[in-house]
Order: sequence, then structure tokens, then C-alpha cells
Amino acid sequence: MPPDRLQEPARAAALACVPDWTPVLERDALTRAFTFADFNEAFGFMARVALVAEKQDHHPEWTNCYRTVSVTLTTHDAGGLTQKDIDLARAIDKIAASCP
Ligand SMILES: C[C@H](O)[C@H](O)[C@H]1CNC2=NC(N)=NC(=O)C2=N1
Repeated sequence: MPPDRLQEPARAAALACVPDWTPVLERDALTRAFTFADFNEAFGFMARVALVAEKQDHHPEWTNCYRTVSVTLTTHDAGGLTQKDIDLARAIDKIAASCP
């Protein structure tokens, strides 16, 4: 059973928890870019996020160009944003905050 898409007013409250992420309205997704000191740090971030994504069974759409990792989150099974995206975004923010 896919999780329910976030609807107002819960959607606004959920988005307030991830203020550094930008809504992608045409996809009902969230996106954020992270830039690190070098490629090694960027890849280390990705490795840590990958483990959390697997644990949450919720996976990012992402690209990496040298020091930058661009992450987009949406719930494919639901066709839009769910609480799983918010939870993963917050986990990703914590990982990024702990990187040098
Ligand atoms: C079978 C497995 O639980 C599902 O395919 C999970 C895997 N990871 C996922 N990740 C994301 N972003 N959206 C999903 O709907 C999703 N579904």
C-alpha cells in the first residue's frame, strides 16, 4: 500500500520542516543541491545517504558533478510528496550538516 500524498494543511507543515529544500511543483517533489570541499567529501556524503535511504526503503533521485550533489525527492509509488520524502530530507540535512 503506497503512502498517502501530502495534502494541505499537513503539506505546508511538512514543508516547513525542510526549509532548505525547494519544491518542484510540476513533479510534486523537493530538491536541494549540496556542495562539498572536494569530490571525496561529496562521495562520502552519497555513501552515507545511500545507507540511510536503504534503511528507510526510500531512495533519492540524484546527480553528482565533482563537488556538488543534487538531490530530488518524491515518492514514486504515490506519485508525489509523502512523509517519507520529508523524513529522508531531514535525514539528509543531518548528514550534510555533519560533513566537514
Ligand atoms: C519495493 C520498494 O519498497 C519500493 O519500490 C520503494 C523503494 N524506494 C522508493 N523510493 C522512492 N523515492 N519512492 C518510492 O516509491 C520507493 N518505493
